[in-house]
Amino acid sequence: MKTELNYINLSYQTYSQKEYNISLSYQLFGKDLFTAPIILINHALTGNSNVSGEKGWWKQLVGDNQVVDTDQYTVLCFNIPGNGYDNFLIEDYEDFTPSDIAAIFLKGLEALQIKNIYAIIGGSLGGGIAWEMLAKQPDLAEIFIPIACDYRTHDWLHAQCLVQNFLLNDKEEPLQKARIHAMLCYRTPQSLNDRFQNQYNKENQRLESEDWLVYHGNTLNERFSLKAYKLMNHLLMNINADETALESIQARMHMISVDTDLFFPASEIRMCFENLKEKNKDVSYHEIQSIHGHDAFLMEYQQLNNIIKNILQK
Ligand SMILES: N[C@@H](CCO)C(=O)O
Repeated sequence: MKTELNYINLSYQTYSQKEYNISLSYQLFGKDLFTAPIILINHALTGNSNVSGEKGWWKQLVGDNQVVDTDQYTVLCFNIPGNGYDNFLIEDYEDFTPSDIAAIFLKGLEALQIKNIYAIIGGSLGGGIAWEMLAKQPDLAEIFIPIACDYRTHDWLHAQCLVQNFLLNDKEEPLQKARIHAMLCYRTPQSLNDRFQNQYNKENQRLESEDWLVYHGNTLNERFSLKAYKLMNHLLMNINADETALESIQARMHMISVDTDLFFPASEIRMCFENLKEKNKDVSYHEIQSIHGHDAFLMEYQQLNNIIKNILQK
């Protein structure tokens, strides 16, 4: 299986009229390009192109004999430029919106001479970028599976990203603090309360739940950079696919929400589904039941497997 990082050199003018030379990096998994149907997977906030294999962040879904079967498909995953996975960081992160990232990914596909994609799958921010890609190029894919995401950032999510921004501009441990707050948006009160039950960690002299949050803050700080996080948060805050263009999307759309998602509430995703259904689009709605909230798309693999298996088998 090919898993090395590959690069496409692009010159790109952002919608904010800034010129960038971008080395768009990507990974391919499974069948060689053009020998099998292509599935594009867009990564989430702190994810990257390494979607499958030993350290793959979605290896429970993508791999040999998995639901996204690398024995059957070519799986392509781009890095969002500036995520730092390929050591490329963006200083002026406000130059970019998800619409730019979508345009860059489309240019990447063009450079690879990929005209049609069998399926686009994206979770959270990655799904938002996928919405923007399809709004720009409605005939791009046969199947679209947006998971725990929406075609736009609604007020509540925007507000949480605003708090993230405040924390990211703090002088001390900005990334750790932002991650701690973000963890509370990715999970739910029940998820934390059931798990920790107010247990006290004597060694660290704090609640186990606090210990867990600090651990997540520190872990992200070790694997991710502040500049990258600022960009990703800015992108999450500004998903805004052209609503009128959604009607033109030709893909069969299978929206997947999480019933307890505090970031992209199931009710909003259902509303988007109902609007598109009313316009006679080929669209279906699936809901993951979980106490864990938004991050269920990285946890509830049995449910996700069942849903995606049925979609891809049709
Ligand atoms: N917790 C995940 C998803 C956030 O949307 C991440 O850090 O990428």
